[in-house]
Amino acid sequence: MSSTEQARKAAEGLHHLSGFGNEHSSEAVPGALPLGRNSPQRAPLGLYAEQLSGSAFTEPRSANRRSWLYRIRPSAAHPRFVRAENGTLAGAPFTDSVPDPNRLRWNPLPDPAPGTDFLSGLWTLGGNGDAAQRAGMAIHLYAADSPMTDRVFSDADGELLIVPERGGLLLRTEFGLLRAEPGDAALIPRGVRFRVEPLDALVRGYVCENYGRPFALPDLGPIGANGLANARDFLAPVAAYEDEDRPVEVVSKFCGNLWTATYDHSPLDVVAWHGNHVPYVYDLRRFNVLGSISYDHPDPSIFTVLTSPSDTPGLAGVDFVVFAPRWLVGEDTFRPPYFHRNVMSEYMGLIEGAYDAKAEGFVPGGGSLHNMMSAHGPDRETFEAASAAELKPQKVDNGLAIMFETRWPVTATPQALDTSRLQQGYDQVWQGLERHFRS
Ligand SMILES: O=C(O)Cc1cc(O)ccc1O
Ligand SMILES: [Fe+2]
Repeated sequence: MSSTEQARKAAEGLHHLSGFGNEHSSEAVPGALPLGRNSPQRAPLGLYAEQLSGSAFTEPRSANRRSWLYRIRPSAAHPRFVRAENGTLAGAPFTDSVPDPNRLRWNPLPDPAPGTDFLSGLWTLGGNGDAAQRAGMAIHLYAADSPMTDRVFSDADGELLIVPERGGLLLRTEFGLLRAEPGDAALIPRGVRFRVEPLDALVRGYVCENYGRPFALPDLGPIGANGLANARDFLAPVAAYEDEDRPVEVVSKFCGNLWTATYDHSPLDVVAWHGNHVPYVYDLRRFNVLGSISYDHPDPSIFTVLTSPSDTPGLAGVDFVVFAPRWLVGEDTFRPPYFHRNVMSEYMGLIEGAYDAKAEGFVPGGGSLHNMMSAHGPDRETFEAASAAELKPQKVDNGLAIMFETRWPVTATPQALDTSRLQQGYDQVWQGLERHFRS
């Protein structure tokens, strides 16, 4: 059986725990989870108890994140970490290039060299903030054709929001198995170890690395108790463990650099766990899209799936936004995204189909960066068509686009500015917008 077939078999019929931010619990072996306490004198079944904290012990209950893991060997049983090559992965602060105010757009990553796994296939486009300050974010792309076999990855710098664009992924985590297909978004919390196995011959997608506060569901305000991404559609894994005594490399990203240590066993050896610092997957097509039913076009904050709050209320370190299929019914309204300049910086990717502001050039697997205050909006063709369109109810259902929107400008990495995939002449899409003014 090929490695993809094996991964597909393992990804069949997975069970989940439903709900966002819940205090979940799961045991792969009955009786593995201690009852009534976290740290009994002797944990059940001879397991080791270990707490994984994603927030300071003292943060308010609403922000507190931790899980208790009951494992065959404690994570502490490892030799010294040594530096590993960062490859095409970079971390904040991004000081090797000058922040660029231009509108930038890229074609997709090329197919990976044979033997590339998820970790070695990560390619950093840019970001902001400072991993050591736990503020800001990075945008990565990945392309891979091979499983991570004898190694796992974990990111001390932040959580990883993985958005497949081509091919499915099996994520084997300390908490159990998750499957993420194009149209899904998966989240690996800070510090959680995981391995990625492709479910297809070639996998590709986007990653938002969030150095700041963990992603949360946005408040709904006057929308009410339901809508946008509904909490119960977020799925956490059930416990599943590997009991394997063989060398497994743990690669850890720490303050922007990769470090490696080889354990003498699989660190995915958690037999039971409970807590709220857990991985999850969400089907973006479950998003309950809300919009105007009278006139005008709401700001795209109405499409926020997850938000990483910053110290200022309403001002996100990063928002994860989805442009999902929806009806447009606005009267006397220019329906595609309006022309705008935004203090927030917008990176957009396309999972499938087309995006309603761009007639061409913005393709699945590609991306655009409209940095702080850069002027953008519909391209000429889209503007002309939408200004003349007959305004009958219209279903926009030919695509799925995403956006990582951040409060700080995004500095593109030297590799992102130097690549031939950076489209020259992107400015042209706004050329020829004719003068229509009559005084
Ligand atoms: O730039 C974009 O395409 C994203 C976007 C969409 C929209 O409908 C309104 C504002 C906005 O930034
Ligand atoms: Fe925009």
